[in-house]
Amino acid sequence: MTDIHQESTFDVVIIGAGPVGENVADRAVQGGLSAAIVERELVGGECSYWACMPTKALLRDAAAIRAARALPAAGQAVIGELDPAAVLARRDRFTSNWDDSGQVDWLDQAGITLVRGHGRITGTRTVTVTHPDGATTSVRARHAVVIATGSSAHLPPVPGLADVAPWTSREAAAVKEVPQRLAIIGGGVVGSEMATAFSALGSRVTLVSQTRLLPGVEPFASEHVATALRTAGVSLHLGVDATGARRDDSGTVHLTLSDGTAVEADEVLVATGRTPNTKDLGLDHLGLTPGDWLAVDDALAVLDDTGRPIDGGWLYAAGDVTKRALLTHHGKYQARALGDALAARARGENPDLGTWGRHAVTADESAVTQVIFTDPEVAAVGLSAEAAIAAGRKVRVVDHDLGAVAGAALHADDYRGQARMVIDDNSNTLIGFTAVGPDVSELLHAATVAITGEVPLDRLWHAVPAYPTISEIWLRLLETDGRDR
Ligand SMILES: Cc1cc2nc3c(=O)[nH]c(=O)nc-3n(C[C@H](O)[C@H](O)[C@H](O)COP(=O)(O)OP(=O)(O)OC[C@H]3O[C@@H](n4cnc5c(N)ncnc54)[C@H](O)[C@@H]3O)c2cc1C
Ligand SMILES: NC(=O)c1ccc[n+]([C@@H]2O[C@H](COP(=O)([O-])OP(=O)(O)OC[C@H]3O[C@@H](n4cnc5c(N)ncnc54)[C@H](O)[C@@H]3O)[C@@H](O)[C@H]2O)c1
Repeated sequence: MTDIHQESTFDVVIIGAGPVGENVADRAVQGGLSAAIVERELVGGECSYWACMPTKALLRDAAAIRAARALPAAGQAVIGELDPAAVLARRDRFTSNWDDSGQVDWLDQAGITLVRGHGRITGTRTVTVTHPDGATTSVRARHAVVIATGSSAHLPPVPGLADVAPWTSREAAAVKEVPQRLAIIGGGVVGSEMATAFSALGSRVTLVSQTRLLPGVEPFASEHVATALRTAGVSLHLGVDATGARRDDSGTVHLTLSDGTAVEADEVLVATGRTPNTKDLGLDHLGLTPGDWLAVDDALAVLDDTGRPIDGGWLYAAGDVTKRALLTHHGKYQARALGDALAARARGENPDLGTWGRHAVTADESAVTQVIFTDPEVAAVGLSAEAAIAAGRKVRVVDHDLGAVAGAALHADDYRGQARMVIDDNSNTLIGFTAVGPDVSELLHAATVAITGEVPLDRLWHAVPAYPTISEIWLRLLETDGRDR
């Protein structure tokens, strides 16, 4: 590992070594550029240590038990209960015990220079790094500085909440002792996945949310997840606010809700969205407001408040900090496009930024993919019916019961699920797909290929799903839509 304490110059300087920063650097280096990456915590970022990986490790054992218990003989072979300590130990392995040396080795092998410390932009193409020992160094970029600083949990202004030492997703993902009673504020993706995980680990979970569960997905998917959580014993308070919080001398937290309900818990997890890591980044020198999300153009150049690239266009951003899609895989998609485009520009070439061009991030607009690892899972790509109609699209919406598909009935007894296609009437192509049900995550990529490939529905009839797989839902959805369109 190179730990720079002297002024140095690279082609590209990236602030933030999360999955996005790492991928920008990797593509830039593969394109023949030199790259330095500045990181103030762990190389690998939120996703590796406090988000995607540990949370999915917390969820996986319970999902496997559920899958076995959905079959009579396999279910009988599952004896005993889930061992929370073993789940936490496996989670620890997935975070490498919060040690980033493996990822630091990877940076080394990839030819990327690591600069440990907090980065701030202090001039044109200049990042000043405050190292852990307090020393500072300037790192300059010949071509570009990329902000890939990610996001942090947002704390809502609920009176008393800050004083009860609430958990954010970080404390929940890194939990060492499963609380007997957990209250969760927020019913989005984090709240719903954590309610699933902690109820399976043995906590008595109460979830409070201003909106329906999972407000970003099709309402039918929310309903399936809400029903399953209630069946698992989670107490859901939807459409209400948390209005106050207080921890008493015994350590119990008392939450009050806008409908007058009182909730008691040992810990409170706040899962009410994210805030960008732009507060202490030197953005005020560039005329930007610290703490705001970064607006970017199609080339991912950071824009000023008049909508023009900052200072002629040397500052770029990718990943969560742009608010385009707060998902690792979309951030990495942006990173691949941006790293390649920076290398192309350095060679004197114009990047290919047309729709679906090599350096464009078109999928961020029309084909965002997400799997929500609740039980049942939710898998979605593109537009929901509501979002398509709100965007003025003329659409057909086709629904089918997943449980009625032979492959699903074989997969698990009493399989419950649903799938929806949203079809653009003018182009007769798929623009949205959502499925909810056990193990639907692997159904998603077929829909993603159909949307990004803009495959007409009459051609999709020739994509024959194998029998008896859950993918036969495609055939059932097409049959429901009818062939003569
Ligand atoms: C609980 C939870 C579960 C999630 N699960 C999934 C999932 O299953 N699948 C999925 O696709 N997405 C998931 N996400 C979203 C995913 O974690 C993010 O989209 C992803 O981490 C964004 O990557 P990033 O590189 O933009 O930012 P981050 O991963 O946040 O990395 C940013 C890095 O920048 C560093 N940094 C910040 N400021 C500075 C500075 N000034 N100087 C130096 N370094 C700095 C930070 O220390 C950090 O390492 C989840 C999120 C949460 C909260
Ligand atoms: N599997 C995955 O892909 C995955 C998993 C976890 C997180 N993520 C990403 O992380 C991001 C953040 O997730 P999140 O769940 O924190 O945010 P979110 O925006 O998905 O949900 C926030 C929820 O909190 C509720 N809320 C907001 N303020 C509230 C208040 N004062 N009181 C009660 N409820 C309130 C909202 O109604 C909403 O239901 C998401 O954009 C998601 O894409 C992805």
